[in-house]
Amino acid sequence: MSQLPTKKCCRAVDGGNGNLQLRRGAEEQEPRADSPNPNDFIRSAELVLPWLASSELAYVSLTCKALHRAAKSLTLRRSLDASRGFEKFPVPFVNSVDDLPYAYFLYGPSQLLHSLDRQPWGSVSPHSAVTNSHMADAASGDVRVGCDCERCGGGGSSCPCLSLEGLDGVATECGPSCGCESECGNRITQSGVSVKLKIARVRGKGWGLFADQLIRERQFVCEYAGELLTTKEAQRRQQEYDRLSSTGHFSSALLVVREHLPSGKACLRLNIDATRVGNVARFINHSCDGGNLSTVLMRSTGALLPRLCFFASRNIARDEELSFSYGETRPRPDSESRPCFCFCGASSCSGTLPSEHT
Ligand SMILES: C[S@@+](CC[C@H](N)C(=O)[O-])C[C@H]1O[C@@H](n2cnc3c(N)ncnc32)[C@H](O)[C@@H]1O
Repeated sequence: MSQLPTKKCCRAVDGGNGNLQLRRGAEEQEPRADSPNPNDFIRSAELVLPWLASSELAYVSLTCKALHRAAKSLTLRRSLDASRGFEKFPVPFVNSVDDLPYAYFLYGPSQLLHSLDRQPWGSVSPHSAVTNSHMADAASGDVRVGCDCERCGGGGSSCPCLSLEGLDGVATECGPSCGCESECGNRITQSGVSVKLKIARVRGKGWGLFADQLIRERQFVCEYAGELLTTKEAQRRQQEYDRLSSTGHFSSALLVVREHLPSGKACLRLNIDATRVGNVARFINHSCDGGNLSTVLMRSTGALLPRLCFFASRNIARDEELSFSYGETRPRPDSESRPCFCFCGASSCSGTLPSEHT
């Protein structure tokens, strides 16, 4: 391996008193006008370090005391809010099990289409990039897809978009093709996490999501946000995640949601991967007894795809772990693959985590 020529130059080092000093190479006696300024160095570090993943940060922090200190305070700031300020309340990491300060992932408050680099092609006129509701208006006379209520939410509302029949099902809210604004009371799942939460380390389960306040039955908690994948890509990733999980140091968050017709046939399949990009819901663990969260596929009027939303299925006390059922536990087709043990603690626990064979 070839080596880069080494230069004798100024290095920023810690003088032992918490301040940065410049230490000079043996041949360099006089300060030069182009010597690095320690304050510039710190400012650059403050700009660059937040872009680093935790493994890169750990590596950089080994290079000098000043970067070690900067990385340490960055780590503390990260552990104080997993949501990076995207949510109404900060979501701290709490760990009394081992010494991991936080889990690294990218934050997306709502679901993301994997690829966004598209443009309309074949429109009738250059200005016809209109919403579906306008298209429907034009096609069928006076028909409007969204509502035009004055006040949609609240008791006694007759907004046609409102339907939350029962938990564990499909529900609807106002959406992009409605006349109302984002403050409308019939958009409760559209402004991010609505309650105080924290992420805590749980023996045997990794991180878990916990209530940091009393959450009332039927209260909206959060959406399951992540990258929306094609089924082919979901299958490819699942294979990769299974391989990585066998090392015991990797936890994936790829969820497959199927909507069924009354006939029992699946009519919609959503593959949401929160492993790399997601929100706090990626930390919700499985419980064999169904846990304390219900899942609802929420359709917003005029939006193309529904979103998976979590509501409290009963009152949830502060400090209680949030959980739901990942699905049925089925024997893995590949008898070679290592089963994942379940530590949900429910009396009905099957001992094994449900596996998704996409
Ligand atoms: C969506 S993630 C949940 C957050 C995860 N615990 C973490 O640390 O990031 C799903 C993974 O969490 C772990 N997990 C979830 N529920 C569990 C349970 N009841 N017992 C053991 N591990 C569980 C498994 O590794 C699973 O693949």
